[in-house]
Formats: sequence, structure tokens, C-alpha cells
Amino acid sequence: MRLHVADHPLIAHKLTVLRDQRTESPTFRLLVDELVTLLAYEATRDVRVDKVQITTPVASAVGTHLAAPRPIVVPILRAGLGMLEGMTRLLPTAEVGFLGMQRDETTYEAITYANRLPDDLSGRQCFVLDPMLATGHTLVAAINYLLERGARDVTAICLLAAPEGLRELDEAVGTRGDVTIVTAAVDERLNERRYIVPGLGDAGDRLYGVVG
Ligand SMILES: O=P(O)(O)OC[C@H]1O[C@H](OP(=O)(O)OP(=O)(O)O)[C@H](O)[C@@H]1O
Ligand SMILES: O=c1cc[nH]c(=O)[nH]1
Ligand SMILES: [Mg+2]
Repeated sequence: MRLHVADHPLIAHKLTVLRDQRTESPTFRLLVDELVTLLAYEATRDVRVDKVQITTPVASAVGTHLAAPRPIVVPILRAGLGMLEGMTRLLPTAEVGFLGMQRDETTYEAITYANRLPDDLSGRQCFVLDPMLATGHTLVAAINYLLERGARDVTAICLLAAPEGLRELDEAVGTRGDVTIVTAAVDERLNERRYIVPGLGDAGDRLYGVVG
């Protein structure tokens, strides 16, 4: 498994405002969107391309087009949904699949409540979106779904990752495919409730409000 921590002052600035408990939902949503676009730039560095011949108003030239088959972007609901638009703005031809997953706050296992993915993902580049990688259980389950459907090239884009979750992910899926994690920061640790410290709290709640 490869880990890429995006080290850029603009990312650090936006992440700091995002972490601040005084930042309300509208600003939080805007910042998540902006951060994803910056992270997506790094995450798509190896996106597959073809050379194409074009004619400009001045001359003919060889250019670059995104190659077929189209990449697939998979936001993990709820919080990953806040990252979708920022990603598809950069990759407008991508197909979008959905995974609805919720962490059980007693066992910390991931429960899947929705699944809308193509059956065959062989040969497809997959980009998974979830802002938080805490214990790693959610992302392990999500990446397993993709690997079971034949995907071998999976990049997960997160805003924050905990060292515990990165280790879990590496042990669970690190050798079963070409898996890359792109994150804005790796935080210190998890607390006794398995929240990322210092983190930013519950990303889903801060994006969309607290549900019962
Ligand atoms: O690494 P883990 O320990 O599995 O935790 C991370 C998961 O927890 C959050 O989702 P949550 O379960 O709060 O659902 P939500 O997006 O609907 O709020 C987050 O968006 C991840 O999906
Ligand atoms: O810190 C955390 C851990 C899990 N889920 C979140 O939204 N935040
Ligand atoms: Mg949540």
C-alpha cells in the first residue's frame, strides 16, 4: 500500500479552518469541496491517458485524453458525498458508484446499508472518497467490495487518517491490489471512542447535521 500525504500550505490552511469547532456547516462543506479538488490533483497523477492527434487553429498537435474504460469514483455515504462534486469537477468523465456505510459506534465495525456498484470492475481505476480513516474498518470493507469485483487499482482520498487505521488497511488489503491512500494529514492517534485526535469531530455530522 502506498501513502501520499499532501504537503501544501493551502491544504494545511484549509484543513486548519475545517478542524476548528467554530466552523459551521456551509463553510465546512465549501472547504471539503476545495480540499478534495486539491487532493484529487495528486490522486489522479497516474490516471490512464491516451495520446490523440488534434488540430489547433494554428497547427496539428499530439495531445492527451483520458483513456477508456472510464475511471469510477465511489463516495462512501454520508460523509464521502461531500467530496463527490470536488472530485467529478476534476474528472468529469468518471462514472460514479455508491457505498452507504455506517460505523457501529459500539463495535466500531462497518455496516453496509447501500451498495450501487458495477458488477465488474476489472481494468477500472477506482477512486474511493471518505474524509475520515479512523480504525480503517470502513475503508477496508469498501476496498474489499471493489477488489471482489475485480478492481486492482484503487486510490482512496481522505482528509484525515489515523496511524492505527493506516496499519489496519495495510494489513488487510495492502498486498491484494495496487492500493494508494492520499490524505491531507496523518493525525496523532485515536481516542477511547475511536475518534481521530486532534481530528475534526464527526465529518458526517459537521457536513449534514446530527441524525438520531
Ligand atoms: O475508519 P472507521 O473507524 O471505520 O471510521 C471512519 C468512518 O466513520 C465515518 O462515517 P460514519 O460511520 O460516521 O457515517 P456518516 O458518514 O453517515 O456520518 C467516516 O465518514 C468513515 O466512513
Ligand atoms: O474522528 C472520526 C472518526 C470516525 N468518524 C468521523 O467522522 N470522525
Ligand atoms: Mg458520521
